[in-house]
Amino acid sequence: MKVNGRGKVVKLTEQSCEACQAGAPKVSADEQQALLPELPGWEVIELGGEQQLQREYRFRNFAEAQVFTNQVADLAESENHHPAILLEWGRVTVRWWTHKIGGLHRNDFIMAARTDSLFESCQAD
Ligand SMILES: C[C@H](O)[C@H](O)[C@H]1CNC2=NC(N)=NC(=O)C2=N1
Repeated sequence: MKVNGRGKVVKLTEQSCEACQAGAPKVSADEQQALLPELPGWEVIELGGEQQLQREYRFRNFAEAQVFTNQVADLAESENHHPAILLEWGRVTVRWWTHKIGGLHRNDFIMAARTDSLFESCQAD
């Protein structure tokens, strides 16, 4: 939970990535438990010994899944923080983790929340 100078809670969707260096701290298990309630539908998985955040999004067809995929890709480029994205007919699976630290950084939780915002807005269209 991040609180600004005036004591206001800053939601993950309102934050942007910090430039993270190798050796930056990983998000601890306790911090993960504190952040995950803001990320319904996401789970922490482990792949190749590295923790990652993963969520699956459903769509009516391939074309709508493709549009969302490109929006996530644009977001990643804008923040210079990139996910793994699997695009299938009617489904997109997104995984966020930080290569530099081989695990989960706060940036990954921010980007997962930003990804959810993209999904909500593309569903509203
Ligand atoms: C050189 C470039 O800035 C780095 O490789 C960035 C690019 N995007 C990245 N994305 C992710 N998920 N983790 C990284 O460590 C990372 N590093």
